[in-house]
Amino acid sequence: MWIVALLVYLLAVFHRSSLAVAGLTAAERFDISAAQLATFTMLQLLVYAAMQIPVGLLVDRFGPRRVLLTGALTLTLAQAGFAFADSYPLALVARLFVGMGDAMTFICVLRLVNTWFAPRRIPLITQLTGMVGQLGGALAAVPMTIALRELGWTRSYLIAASFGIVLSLALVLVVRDVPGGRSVRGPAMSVTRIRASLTASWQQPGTRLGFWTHFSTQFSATTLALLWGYPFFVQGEGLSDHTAGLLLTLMVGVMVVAGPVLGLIIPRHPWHRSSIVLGIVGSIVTVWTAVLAWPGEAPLGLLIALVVVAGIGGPASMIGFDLGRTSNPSDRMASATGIINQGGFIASLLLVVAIGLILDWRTPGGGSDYTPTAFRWAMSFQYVLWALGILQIWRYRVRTRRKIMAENPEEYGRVPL
Ligand SMILES: N[C@@H](Cc1c[nH]cn1)C(=O)NCC(=O)O
Repeated sequence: MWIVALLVYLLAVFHRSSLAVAGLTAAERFDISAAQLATFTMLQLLVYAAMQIPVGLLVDRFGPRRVLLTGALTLTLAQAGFAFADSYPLALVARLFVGMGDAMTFICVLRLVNTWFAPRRIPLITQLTGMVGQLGGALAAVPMTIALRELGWTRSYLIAASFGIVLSLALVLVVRDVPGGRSVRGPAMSVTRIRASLTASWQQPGTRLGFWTHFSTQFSATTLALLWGYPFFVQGEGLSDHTAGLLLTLMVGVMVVAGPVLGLIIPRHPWHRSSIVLGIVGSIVTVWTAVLAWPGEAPLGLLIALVVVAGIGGPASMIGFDLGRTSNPSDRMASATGIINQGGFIASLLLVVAIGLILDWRTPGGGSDYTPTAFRWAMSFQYVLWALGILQIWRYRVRTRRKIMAENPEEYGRVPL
């Protein structure tokens, strides 16, 4: 069941990333500018983030199996629509639905993991889930480039969409919500209930600690991977296309390796989760500072260090879900996960937009001939997000500990809270 659900998530990440290598082809096909191209990414991130809480509530109400199936079918239809889209507005609508279907997968997979695995295995399995999902991004790069070149736009995207049909069938046949039943339903959702569930989740300092953990750790890697990494390395740091591509691939590789390592460390040191997060964010800030402060182009070794620490931030964001898991009862788990999963995507969306705006502002004469100085300004926007994130992690870690001390003093320092 985990493998089938995991493959649906991998497919969602594949569809999410499948435009990254098709940028130039898309610009030609729809006759659009770079800003219009970036709108695809912004729209996807926006829809993804906006859907997290509704999807969390739907999972609590209708169970992960039904919601995951809806997500897989939405992705399939949206990607098929994208294959046939011949105008920019139609393509935007298709990407909007890709974002919607994508938003329905991860929360469902986490819910299934939380139901079917023993608690002590959950952190590792959660990390493995994130890790395998990221491979979808890597798979979208090379095979999609080859497919676009050899088969053309429509056939490439249709073939990508067709995997969804097979996986939807497997999902119907294999996945069960709970040991005793194929599908479960939670209590009906009145507006009052929804508000109560969300308020209860949000009032848990552990949920907010999870949200700010997710917010602070993953935006650097997500922004580099989905849009700005390639232009930053090529135009901002003077690397060749090939080296820029290798650096971004290395970042995915680091995510894949770091995920299970963190998954093994976290259950052994549950009391130090937020310290580990602060350490990782601190390393990301330090290496970015060295890159941005370097006079002229940064040496390749430093840029490698940058993608390594930024890559570790991806799996580190999963610690946010673990904090949510240990702070909420199971019937509120999906809505808490939905709240937490918004964090990194809101931060990434803000950064994607801010970088675009600052680049335009700092580029003399407009156009997309961005200078290294413009990139330095633009990438420095991350300090705003890091400062906010670190402050909030600190605040909510203090509150979480205070709450445990007040409610369960004998457990202080022993339980994974
Ligand atoms: N931070 C990611 C997952 C991840 C794991 N390793 C690297 N990144 C996340 O929040 N995922 C949610 C999703 O829908 O992908």
